[in-house]
Amino acid sequence: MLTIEDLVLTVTDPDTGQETEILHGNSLTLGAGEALGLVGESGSGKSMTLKCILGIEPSGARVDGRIELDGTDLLTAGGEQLRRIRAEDLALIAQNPHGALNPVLPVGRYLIEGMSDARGMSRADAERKAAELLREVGIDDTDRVLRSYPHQLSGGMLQRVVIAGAISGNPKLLLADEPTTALDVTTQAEVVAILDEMRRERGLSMIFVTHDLDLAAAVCDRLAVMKDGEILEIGTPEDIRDRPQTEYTRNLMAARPMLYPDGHPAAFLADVDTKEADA
Ligand SMILES: Nc1ncnc2c1ncn2[C@@H]1O[C@H](COP(=O)(O)OP(=O)(O)OP(=O)(O)O)[C@@H](O)[C@H]1O
Repeated sequence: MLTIEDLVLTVTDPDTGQETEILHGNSLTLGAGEALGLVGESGSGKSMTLKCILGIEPSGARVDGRIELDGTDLLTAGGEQLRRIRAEDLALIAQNPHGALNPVLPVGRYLIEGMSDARGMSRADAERKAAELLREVGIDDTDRVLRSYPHQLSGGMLQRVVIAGAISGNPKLLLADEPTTALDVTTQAEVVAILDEMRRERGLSMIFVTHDLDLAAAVCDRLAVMKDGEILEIGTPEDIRDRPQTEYTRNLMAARPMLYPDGHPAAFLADVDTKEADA
């Protein structure tokens, strides 16, 4: 459903006019319903790759190559077509949920207005649907949460609201940019498990950006390892773990903390529950 070919991103320093190439001709494909993890250290170009897909690269930057979503090249598509694709087919879940939510409005407005404005739903239907989506992401006291302002909710709760908002428009492709980095470890596992479940149930494709190789391996079908603006290798989590093709990947594997020893955030959570029950 997504094909990226020879993606090159070049930025120009507005003061000196000097050009710097940030992404160096990367290619990848993503099938319908597939999750691809983009892993690598800080500054390797993971977020910039997502920005190119979303068409929100830094101003003055030049994007060359091809980014094709279900047959449409996003780099050459016209204004209205591109606006529709971004609004309907793509959904971003960013690191900081506060960025997506208006601090002076209750979070219910974000969900309800999103659905009534973008999808022409009646207010009553949008309210019902918002509560349904919140239950799907594991929030039971939906009335309280819908009435709450962002500062009244925890980071994990807010990220669930953002996930509910992201899936409310039935996008084809979820772009998750370090969606749990700002959360504590237990909340991180909960939120990733919910994101994973929602995605699988709905058959959505996802690009999951993270520097955490184990986390990516737990929820992705394939991993692309990035370094200095280049994709070094792409493979299944088993390929990357057992048959790394580059020294860099081998070192990345060796350096990773064993956060999810049983391979999935849900297993980690079950472990936490058992320990809490024992305590
Ligand atoms: N607005 C910008 N203008 C010019 N260069 C930028 C800009 N933003 C980021 N860069 C550079 O682009 C490169 C890739 O950055 P990017 O944010 O994609 O990395 P990343 O892998 O997502 O890292 P992180 O995990 O820290 O977010 C870095 O060298 C960074 O310095």
